[in-house]
Amino acid sequence: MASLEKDEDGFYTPVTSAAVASTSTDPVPAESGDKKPVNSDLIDSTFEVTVTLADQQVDPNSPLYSVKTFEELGLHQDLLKGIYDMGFSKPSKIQERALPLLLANPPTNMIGQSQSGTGKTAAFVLTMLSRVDFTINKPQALCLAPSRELARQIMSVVTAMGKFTNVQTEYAIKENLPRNATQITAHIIVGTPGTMADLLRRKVIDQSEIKVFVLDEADNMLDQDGLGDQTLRVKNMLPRTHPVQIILFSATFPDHVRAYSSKFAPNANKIELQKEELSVDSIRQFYMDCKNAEHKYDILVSLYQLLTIGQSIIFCQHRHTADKISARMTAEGHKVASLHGAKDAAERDAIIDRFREGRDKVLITTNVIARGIDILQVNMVVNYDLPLMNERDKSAEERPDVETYIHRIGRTGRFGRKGISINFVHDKKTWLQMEQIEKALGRKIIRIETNDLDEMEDKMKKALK
Ligand SMILES: Nc1ncnc2c1ncn2[C@@H]1O[C@H](COP(=O)(O)OP(=O)(O)OP(=O)(O)O)[C@@H](O)[C@H]1O
Repeated sequence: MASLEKDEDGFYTPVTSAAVASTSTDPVPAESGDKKPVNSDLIDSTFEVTVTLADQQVDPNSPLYSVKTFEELGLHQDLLKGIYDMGFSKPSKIQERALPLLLANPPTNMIGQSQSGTGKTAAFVLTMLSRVDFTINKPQALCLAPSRELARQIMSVVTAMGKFTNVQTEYAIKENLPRNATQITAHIIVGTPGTMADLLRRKVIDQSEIKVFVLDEADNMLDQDGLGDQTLRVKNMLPRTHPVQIILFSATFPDHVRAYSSKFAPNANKIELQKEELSVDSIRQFYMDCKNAEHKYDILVSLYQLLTIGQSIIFCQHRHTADKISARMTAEGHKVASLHGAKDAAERDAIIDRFREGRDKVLITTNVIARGIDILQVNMVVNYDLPLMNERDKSAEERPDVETYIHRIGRTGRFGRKGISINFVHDKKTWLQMEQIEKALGRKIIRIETNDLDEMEDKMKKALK
């Protein structure tokens, strides 16, 4: 049976956003606020990872395209400073379309969909920052995310974008506040639903002035098989004395949550993607036909050099697989890290921070970080195990979980960068599951021979060019 990946809140789930100069052929971007080029290995390598944001932002077919400037979107001067300080120069399509709707008065709910890595975070963070009255020392915006790692990342965007404001922030994630904390006065609180609900219930968070409620990865947050109950608890504790703007964002809104989303955020403005637009073009998808489950391990090890050219994330279905392969690879002299929901909070924070800083290049993990995590140097994602529905829904047969697949591969190819995903298949069943994913996304997944390292390297080089 599939083991379920639980977040720190005990639910099934699966710093910083980047500064990107919109110049052409920008070699390996830096992480937020830090404008020096990082990851010299990448620059030195024969793989030329180049970014041509300027070109993509003038291509009307790109999700990064915009006709407008940030100035035209009606943002406060202090926020414009924050945006430019992060290295953004032009909005992406979702930012251009969503921000005027999000900032209009009276506030209107929003259900916004846009591909992975296209800048949804900035859209909702700027809305929260725009709506806060900094003279009132009370919580005014709540944001929920499915994992502590994502909550921490969102917070880093709030602080970077709000750098020139007086915004006060606080986390609602496990093991962050002292147990006897009595009152949070911060303007913006970012957290996971179980902890947020608990703090509201205990009145550590005073809800009276809350006017914005954001769900990032909203389809996941509303899914009844996952975090739906806790998210609803939070919503039910919001003030009834005045309207609260509800903002739902995700790259995916599968049919089974779409209707519920509209109920959760009534009368919302909607920005939706067509099914064939779900995944971004810049992620080249491959598969490798392994002989059996054990062979997958051998192939992963043979890929090690390629995995460390930039950074890579290896997704497994079970925590114990992640632990097992990372222990084995470590014992064989490879440097890898592993992260999953069974590790304690401090350890999780340390692992993701090391990976973000590029000190670890290969991260073996579970669905816990399948969504939202934004690390620009990640140019390869490996689905050691394909994501399956029964991780979420025990009654489901072993159907592939297409949404989780989209989010997993979306950890690469951020904001127009090139990326590669490789699926390991090892028998008829896994092959058929992959075929279903291929059909659902309408994109070819290309075979790479497992016994021809040169061909593999060659194909990958081309894909990253
Ligand atoms: N207008 C912009 N100009 C340049 N870079 C941007 C811009 N907007 C966002 N970015 C950068 O693009 C990257 C992806 O943004 P973000 O993490 O918000 O994507 P997302 O749409 O939320 O993705 P996901 O669906 O995976 O959560 C981040 O590194 C962010 O800093």
